[in-house]
Formats: sequence, structure tokens, C-alpha cells
Amino acid sequence: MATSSDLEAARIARLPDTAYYIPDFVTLEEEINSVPLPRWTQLSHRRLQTWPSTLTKTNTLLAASLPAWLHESIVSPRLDTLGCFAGSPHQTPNHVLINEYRPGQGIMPHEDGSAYYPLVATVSLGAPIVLDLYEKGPDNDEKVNRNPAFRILQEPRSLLITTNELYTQYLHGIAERLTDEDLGVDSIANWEMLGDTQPYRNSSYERQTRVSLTYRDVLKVAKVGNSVKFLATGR
Ligand SMILES: O=C(O)CCC(=O)C(=O)O
Ligand SMILES: [Fe+2]
Repeated sequence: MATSSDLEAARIARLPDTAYYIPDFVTLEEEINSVPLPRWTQLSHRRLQTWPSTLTKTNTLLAASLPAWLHESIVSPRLDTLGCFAGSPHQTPNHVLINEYRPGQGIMPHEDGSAYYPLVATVSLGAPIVLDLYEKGPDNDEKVNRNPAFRILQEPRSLLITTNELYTQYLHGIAERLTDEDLGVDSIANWEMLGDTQPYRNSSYERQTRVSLTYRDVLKVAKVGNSVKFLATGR
């Protein structure tokens, strides 16, 4: 079982502090069983699920448990064993965003911001994808460069953790492309840590549908009465 010393061994040494990459974090069987329930919000560039609910305008989570298939299933206990949320206020994730990217879809460079403890744990399912990291601009909200400062290849079934300065000082995004190119030891920060470099022998691959489960700890949680809960969840 993965423990906190495994986390140290998984640090991506070529990146600013701090990112961790663990290939084969979930098994093929677990991957197949973790296909999310149909609760998608269609965005223009991808589909999104937010569990247990979207945050309020003041970035507050209305207290509610994550559904069992997200929280009691394999992933959360494994994250707890790794100890990655040990320093966060609730010591365990309380919020999960699930993104689906079809070929050609992506997510604009952005930062996840101060609503969350500065750590995101991302489980990738279905297909590989490249995550681009950009340095922040002088006004702290625009990317400096058109080109990413770093690129991380996320294999299906892998876990990627981004935290500390990498969370606060960089933007991250996924390019809207049909093919990820220029894949190799020079351009991919976690190349030596990949479970399988075979698919990238030709230094590129055609995108297929990829799903990401991004686990976070929302700092502000409000206990709510039943009436408010009803409004928030529609149940
Ligand atoms: O799909 C990913 O790996 C990144 C998703 C992301 O940046 C987000 O949901 O904030
Ligand atoms: Fe993000």
C-alpha cells in the first residue's frame, strides 16, 4: 500500500516545488468501475461534474458528504494513506471536480485559487493527456508566455499531486488539440517516471476521451439547515 514515504519517492524532481506523480495508482479493473454517474454539466470545451455541490459565491462548501463511490471507494483511502491531505484543514478531500475531455477539448490556463487548501490530487482515467504549466504574468493573473514552462504527461490510472508554489505561482491548462506532440525526455517533466513510454514511441499520440477526478479540500465549510440544503441540492 502506498504510504507517505512513497509520496517522497514520487516527487517530480524537474519541477518547482512541489508535484508528485504515481503511475498505476488505480488498477485497470478499478478504472473501469469508476466511470462516473451521469451528472454532467456541459461546458463549451468540456463536461464537468461537481461533488457534492458547487461552491457558493463566497467560495463556501455547504456541508455534505461526498458520495460513497467517490469517498469510500479506493481513491480517498489511498490518498489518506499517502498522507497528502494531512496538513489540510479537514485532513481529507471534501470536494471533487470531474472533467471529461474529448479529442480537441481542453481547459484554458487558470489557477484553482484560494477557495481550496493549495493541493489538488488528480486521478486520470481513460487516456493520456498533457498538462501544461505556465508562469504567472507580472499582474499575477495572465500567463507570461504563450509557451508552457513545463509539461506533465498524465497517463490513465495515474495520480498527479500539485501543491505549494506549483499550486500558487503557476497556471495550468490543457491545450485544445487532437494530438499531443513533442513527447520525450526533454520536454516532459515526468518522462522518467512514466509507467509506460510505449504509446509515445513516435513522440506523439492522438487524443482519446480522458476523464479526470480532481480531489480538493475546500477551506470554508458551512453547516446548513435542511431548507438551505434542499435549495442547494434540489433534493
Ligand atoms: O483535468 C485536469 O487534469 C485538470 C482539471 C483542472 O485544472 C480543474 O478542474 O481545475
Ligand atoms: Fe485547475
